[in-house]
Formats: sequence, structure tokens, C-alpha cells
Amino acid sequence: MEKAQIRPQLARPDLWREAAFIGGNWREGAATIAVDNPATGAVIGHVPDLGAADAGEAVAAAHAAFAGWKRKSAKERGAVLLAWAALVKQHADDLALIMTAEQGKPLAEARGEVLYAASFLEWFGHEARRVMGEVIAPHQPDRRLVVTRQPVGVVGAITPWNFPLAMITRKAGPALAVGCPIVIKPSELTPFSALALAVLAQEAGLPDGLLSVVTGQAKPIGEVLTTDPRVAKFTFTGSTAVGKLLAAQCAGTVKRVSLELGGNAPFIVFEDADLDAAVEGALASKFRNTGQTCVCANRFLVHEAVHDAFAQKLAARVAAMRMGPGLEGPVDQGPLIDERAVAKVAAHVADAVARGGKVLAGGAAAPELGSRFHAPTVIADVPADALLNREETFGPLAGLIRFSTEAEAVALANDTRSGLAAYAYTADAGRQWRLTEALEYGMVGINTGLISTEVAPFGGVKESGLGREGSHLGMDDYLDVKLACIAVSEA
Ligand SMILES: NC(=O)c1ccc[n+]([C@@H]2O[C@H](COP(=O)([O-])OP(=O)(O)OC[C@H]3O[C@@H](n4cnc5c(N)ncnc54)[C@H](O)[C@@H]3O)[C@@H](O)[C@H]2O)c1
Ligand SMILES: O=C[C@H](O)CS(=O)(=O)O
Repeated sequence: MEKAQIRPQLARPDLWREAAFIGGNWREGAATIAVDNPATGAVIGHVPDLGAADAGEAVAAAHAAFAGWKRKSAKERGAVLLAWAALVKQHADDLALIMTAEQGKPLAEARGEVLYAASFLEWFGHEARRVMGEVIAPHQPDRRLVVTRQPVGVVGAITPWNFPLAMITRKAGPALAVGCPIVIKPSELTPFSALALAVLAQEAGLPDGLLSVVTGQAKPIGEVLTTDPRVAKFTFTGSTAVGKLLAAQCAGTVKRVSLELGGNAPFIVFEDADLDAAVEGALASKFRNTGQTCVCANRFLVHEAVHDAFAQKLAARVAAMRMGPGLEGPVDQGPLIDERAVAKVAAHVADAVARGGKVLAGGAAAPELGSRFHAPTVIADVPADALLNREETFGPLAGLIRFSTEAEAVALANDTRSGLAAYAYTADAGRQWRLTEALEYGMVGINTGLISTEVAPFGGVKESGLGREGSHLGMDDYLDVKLACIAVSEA
């Protein structure tokens, strides 16, 4: 299969690296992993297929670099993050091109993610100086109690393919800000974005060893990052199943663990909702990244009084969506990451229809565009026992489920082990407050379908995760609280 050429299209061809980044050095591998363009299936490049020994070297380099980095002032560490952020923004076009080539999202969305990724580096470049401690009124006159917060040490990180830059900077930003080195295994499906980020980190002046990007076999690399005693903390973003497996692997060395896992977001439309605003919010939430975000609306709970009107409005907009390769002209929907993802969407569509759902837009794969395209789809009158209500679809499918009372909507929304994001449209201020309290989710959007920002805490409850990323809370997972109890002699 012809290898598509991305490198010649870059203003900075050196951002395209077919090598891993270990302890400040670029490393090629005898064995390699092919990376393809989801839109065409064409191989766009190869990265080293590294394993446990290479991951161990990265951990060793991080461990060696820790002491020097944590001794830097917060201002010095922050300055490197701010320089890194500036370089990411400066090369946004190249980074977007690399991202769309390997992940498939429309180029405009890729550029948006580049800026979103830079925002975490910028945010934590400033937050670095805001690690605070406290002095506690002593329990006895001859003691002084001082609480400080210190960097935990080497961080191991494993990240997903759907946001190949932002999921890295959402971890590397706070880790490096407080003084922690980080070893990253990116998804084997989207390694080139991570490697380009490493080029710019080196250019920003990040000392060797503080950031490594280890490409290759997930299992052996993951075993090092979850069991090596020199790794103090492990952070994972990805599916709930893999997150549970990796968290269990961390138990043997009692690592600090933070998890950003799968979702099953309800999008609730009440009878008093502004339906046009709800449709806009639905489009933004459900179809961003072709439905492949962890906070995508996964099921639509629509009050019976407005179900048909909302369904018709949404279907009309979805039917008008432009679908195609993200690098070829402006499109609203790109390919899914692989054929398995297309099959999952098709299975959820077939299940909803078999249970009585009515397809109002889309409804099938689009093989004429390629093997990884599925038409954005709206299905009305879906029953609550449908697969799309119980599982994360992770694709461009909006299934509408009727409800009649607020209590029924809340019960339907909470009937899941996921708890990442939820959305609700209602004009009633009292109900808005009741929903923010009653919905069992880490994040609730009221009259908006977009909730993600670097300044606010991102994370889930139940089986959607542990910890929070972004916001002033985002550094907590990389800091240990230490008490000094000091005996002082009486004058
Ligand atoms: N909560 C969040 O912030 C968030 C963000 C993005 C994606 N996600 C979730 O991630 C999922 C989609 O991403 P994905 O398909 O990349 O998830 P995934 O769990 O299949 O893979 C995520 C990462 O884990 C690695 N991995 C897989 N098996 C492993 C193993 N046994 N040992 C070590 N590493 C292993 C992969 O190589 C990849 O780097 C969805 O469920 C989505 O909801 C959640
Ligand atoms: O899917 C993963 C991301 O966290 C989505 S967002 O861009 O942060 O909302």
C-alpha cells in the first residue's frame, strides 16, 4: 500500500519523527509499527516497536533527572512550560496536519485540539507558582505544625488515540509544573503527534530525561510503568476496561493512580428547553471528533412533549453534515479510528432499529468513502433497554429515548456505572440546580453541550475515573502532602 507523505507537507519537516524519544535521545527500532491514515488506510509512517527494556531506560532517565528538576524554582519550571506552549501554538498548522493524518479528525478540529493542548501547558506554566502549603495552629505550645506539598516523583502515563495531544499535555503540564518527570506511552494508533510534541519540548529547553515518549507494545511498556518501583504515580486515559486492568497492576507498588475512563453521557431535553439551543448543543456534544470523545452525549433523553420536534430539528441538521477525509476540504465528520469502531456503531444502530427505533438521518456505514466511515445518524423512539443507552457508542449515533417526568429522566440518566459527563436543557432555574445535584456525574452541562476547558476540573465518578485534570486542582495528583511537626523549646 502506498505510503502517504506527510513530512514534505510540513513547514517544519523535523516535527515528523519516526523514532521514540528516550531520556532526551531519539531512538529508532529494528522492529516497527505501521501507522495509517484512518480516512484512506494508507500507511503514513512507522514508529519503533519498543518494549520493556526501553521503557525501563526511560524510567531510569526520569528518575535521574528528578532531583535537578524539583530543585528548580517554580518560576523556572513554569517558564519552560510557557515556552513549550508558545512553540505548540506557533506550529499549530503542522501539528494539526500530523494529527488529522493519523487520527482522522477534520483539520479544523485538529487545530482546535492543538490550541486546547497548548492551553494546559500555558495554564500549568502559571499554576506552577501556586503550590501552597499551610501552617496549622499547634496542638501544644511547644510544637509547630507546617504542611508542605512536594512532587511525588516519576510519573508513568498512558494516553488514548482520540485526543493525541491534549490528553498528553493535560498530564505533562501539571506533572512538570510541580517537578515530576513523565514517561509517556501514546496510543500506537497516533504516535506522531506525541513525538512532534517531544521535539518542541526539547526546543523549549526541557532538560533531558524529564519527558520520554516510548512507542511500541502496550502490554510490556505498561507493565513497566505500572510496576517499576521508581515510578511513583501512574496516570491513564482510555477505556474503562484497560483502566481497571492497569490500576490493578499498580497495586503491587501502591502507586498514586489517576484515571480518565469511558463515559455514557445522558443529554436530557426537558419540555421547557429552548429546542434550537438544545439542537446546537447536541451537535457540539454528540458529533465532535465524529462522536469519538469521552464526554460525547451518548443517549438523548427527550421529554415526550418535545421529542418529535427535537428529533426533526436534529435530524435535519445531521442530514446536512458533510462527511469525508479530514485533509480533503472542510468536512463536519471524518472517519472513525478503525473498522471495529464502525462495526460498533452499526451494531448499536441495528439494535435500536430492531427494538422499534426509527432512523431519521443516516443509519448506515458509508463504504463509498472508505471502510472507516459511518454516516452521522439520528434514531427516534429508542427504548431504554437499547444497547446505545447502556454502552458507550463512541461514534456518530444519536438515539432519542422518551421520558415523561423529571424523576424518570434522572433515574434513566443515573442508571449506569459510568459517571463522566451529563447534559440537560431546561429553562427552570430550580430544576437546573436539582439536576446539578441529582445527576451522578463528575461534570454537568446545563444548557450547553461543551464543558471542557483547562481552567475547570475534568474527571468522572463511579467507573469513569479517579482524580481531576486541569484547573487549580489538576496539580494535586502530582503532589504529596507532608507534615513537619517541630518541637520548639519554650523561651
Ligand atoms: N475520561 C477521559 O478523559 C477520556 C479521554 C479520552 C478517551 N477516553 C476513553 O478511552 C476510550 C477510547 O480510547 P482508546 O481506544 O485508546 O482506549 P484504550 O483503553 O483501548 O487504549 C488507551 C491506551 O491504553 C493502551 N493500552 C491498551 N491496552 C493496554 C494494556 N494491556 N497495557 C498497557 N496499555 C494498554 C493503548 O495502547 C492506548 O495507549 C473510550 O472509552 C473513551 O471514553 C476517556
Ligand atoms: O475524549 C476525551 C477528551 O477529554 C475530550 S475533551 O476535549 O477534553 O472534552
